[in-house]
Amino acid sequence: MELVDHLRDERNKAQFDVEAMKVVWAGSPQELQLCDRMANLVANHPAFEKLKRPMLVRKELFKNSLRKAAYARKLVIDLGLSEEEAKWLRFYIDEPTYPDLHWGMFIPAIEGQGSEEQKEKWLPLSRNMQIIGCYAQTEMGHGSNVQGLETTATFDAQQDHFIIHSPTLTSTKWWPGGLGKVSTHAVVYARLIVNGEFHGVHGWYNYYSFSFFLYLEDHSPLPGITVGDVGLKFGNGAYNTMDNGLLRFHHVRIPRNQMLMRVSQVSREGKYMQCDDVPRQLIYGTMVSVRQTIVAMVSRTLSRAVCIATRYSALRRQHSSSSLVVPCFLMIDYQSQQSRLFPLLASAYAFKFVGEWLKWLYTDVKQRLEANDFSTLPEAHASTAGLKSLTTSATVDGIEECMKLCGGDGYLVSSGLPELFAVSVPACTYEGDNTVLMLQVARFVVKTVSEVGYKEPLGTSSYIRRLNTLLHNNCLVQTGEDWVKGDRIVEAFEARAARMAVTCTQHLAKFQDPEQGFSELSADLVEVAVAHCQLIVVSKFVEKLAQDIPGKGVKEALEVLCYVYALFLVHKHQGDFLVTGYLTPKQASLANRQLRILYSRLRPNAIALVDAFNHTDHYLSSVVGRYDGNVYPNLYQAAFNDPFNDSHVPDGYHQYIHPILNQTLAKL
Ligand SMILES: CCCCCCCC/C=C\CCCCCCCCCCCC(=O)SCCNC(=O)CCNC(=O)[C@H](O)C(C)(C)COP(=O)(O)OP(=O)(O)OC[C@H]1O[C@@H](n2cnc3c(N)ncnc32)[C@H](O)[C@@H]1OP(=O)(O)O
Ligand SMILES: Cc1cc2nc3c(=O)[nH]c(=O)nc-3n(C[C@H](O)[C@H](O)[C@H](O)COP(=O)(O)OP(=O)(O)OC[C@H]3O[C@@H](n4cnc5c(N)ncnc54)[C@H](O)[C@@H]3O)c2cc1C
Repeated sequence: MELVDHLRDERNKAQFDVEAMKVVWAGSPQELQLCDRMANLVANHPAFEKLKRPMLVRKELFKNSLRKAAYARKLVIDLGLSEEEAKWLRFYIDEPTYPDLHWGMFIPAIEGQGSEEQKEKWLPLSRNMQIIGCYAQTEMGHGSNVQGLETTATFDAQQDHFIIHSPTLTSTKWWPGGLGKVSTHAVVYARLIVNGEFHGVHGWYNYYSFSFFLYLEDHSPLPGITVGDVGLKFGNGAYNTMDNGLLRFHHVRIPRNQMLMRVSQVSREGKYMQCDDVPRQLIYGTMVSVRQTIVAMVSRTLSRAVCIATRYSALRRQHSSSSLVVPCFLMIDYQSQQSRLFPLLASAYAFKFVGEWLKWLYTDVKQRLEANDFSTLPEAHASTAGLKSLTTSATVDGIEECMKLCGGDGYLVSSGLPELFAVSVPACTYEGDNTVLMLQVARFVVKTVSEVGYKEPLGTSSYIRRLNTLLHNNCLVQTGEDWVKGDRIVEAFEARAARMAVTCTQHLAKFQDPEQGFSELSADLVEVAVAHCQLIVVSKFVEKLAQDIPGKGVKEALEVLCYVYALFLVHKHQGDFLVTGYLTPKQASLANRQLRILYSRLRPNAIALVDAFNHTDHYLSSVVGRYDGNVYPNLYQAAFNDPFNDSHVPDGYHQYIHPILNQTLAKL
């Protein structure tokens, strides 16, 4: 049967080479080929069916996710997939499960914090999955406040052991993924006590990581350990495929050599030693790594929601303003729909490019760390924390907006959007609450501003070198066209960020106690951090455009996206630009007018731009976002695929409806 492409006319409007854009989106021809291969491997394997997921109760859902993870492991072995291929395989299976934490946090924690000897011992076991690990840092009473962790690790010199103990209810390890039911091992963060002395009351060597056996062979917990799942989470399927766990220790003994020993050691004699040349922040290194990974991946999550909403918007017709009866307007042709949808489409591309840059920065930092060069760690911390926060918040808000952009049908599970929202929303909390992370960025920015004159700002903060110019030279825009120039846009974002940072730094200086000042001004500081991070995203997009980008019309289409992203932010945050005095109201209104022009230039390319994400229908799992656009018959069919429609008479009908109809309620 011939397949009808209901979006063909839209596809024909494209003004650029979609295949070339696919390469740009993927990062390289090799990446495109790799992703395509893994996406199709998953899409064509019946084991990875996922449409029934939201209908399953927790125990069935969990078993189903274990089955998929086992099939995935089998594929990795049978096909000899590399770690990189296996990562993409997991990504396209699209179901959070214990391997994410095993590969994403447990192994990186050992790699980053273990001694050479420990790595040699534990990494092969982990990579072969002969042990399965998780990352147990958060406690019931302490999530953001890592310094407040209460779990203790007391050294017993006589037996050459650490005794791990949870002294209070609030010290219960709480939330670690993979911990509740599956893991055999954990990297546990605990407060170190040697010779009766708490180390690090003054800060920097408080917490150490331990790897130790959690379970016996038969998978029952070791004596002294209580373990379980934290309970059902938001959204039906969503993150409930993960066994986020709780864990308590009652004086559990582990050998001394299970303390991860790269950053510091405890000797056989009970002598505590820290490595002089390794900063203690390295124990936070796993979080830096995962925050970078989240930024690298988050654009795909947003692109998925945007793809669904764009395709549905380009199919569904509503009435025109002149006739409330005759449906003629495509939803995508409403200016108001465009002003909500197109900035999200532009954001997906912006986040992709900033994710690529962050990966480069992180790789560079990692190489430096291996050579004991820690000079770029503060910038890596601020950039990974800030961009994780900025991009996940915008993505989660964006998914919710896409749901609304699809009207009532967006609210149906079959649209794929509710589950995507539910699975993504904890990204604003895990790996660091987004506000807490922005406050870390603000600390970095304020520190950089305060040090002007005796320390050269580098990397993402190098704009602070030109503080004088940025504080005193106002925007030169005179026409709308002036707004579509890369250097002008970047300068506007630099001036806004610099002016806000300087104002906040001056306000902070008025406080006798800097910490009190930091606390009282924290809402303003978050805005400083947002301005700094938006500058990074905009400038990395502009830098991307300066590269050689092959393919007919590809660069031009990306330019439109870049300016949409930037001018949308200028419009959204015009208060910042006006209050800091950088823009006049006229210039702000020119930016908004130019934005509307850019929307009309983006419009013909909209479907091609989401096609360039190269998402399979399996990955999208959305009736309204299907590639062929054949929405209505499938939407209708999806309703009847719901087991609730198996019968006209639901359970309970005879029992609870008949008595109402028959007026026999009194018998109930
Ligand atoms: C939309 C969603 C889509 C997402 C898609 C993702 C798909 C991914 C797919 C596959 C990949 C798999 C990857 C894994 C899967 C991930 C699943 C999620 C699992 C979640 C796991 C967790 O949540 S683990 C627990 C995380 N916990 C936190 O993040 C806690 C947050 N708190 C902190 O980080 C810290 O406590 C703090 C930084 C907020 C404060 O610490 P502290 O009080 O000790 O520090 P100070 O403020 O005093 O700062 C001291 C000094 O240190 C510097 N610093 C702080 N942190 C770091 C760091 N990490 N690195 C380097 N330096 C650091 C700080 O700047 C200060 O420096 P000064 O120079 O002294 O000022
Ligand atoms: C799905 C999921 C998976 C997780 N997986 C893991 C895991 O594998 N391993 C692990 O160890 N942990 C894990 N966590 C825990 C996660 O890292 C924490 O939830 C996170 O660090 C936030 O801590 P919290 O929940 O205690 O929030 P809190 O720190 O209590 O924050 C609550 C509120 O207080 C605000 N707040 C807190 N501190 C400050 C401050 N200093 N200044 C201003 N505002 C502040 C926050 O902005 C937030 O609004 C997971 C969590 C979730 C939801």
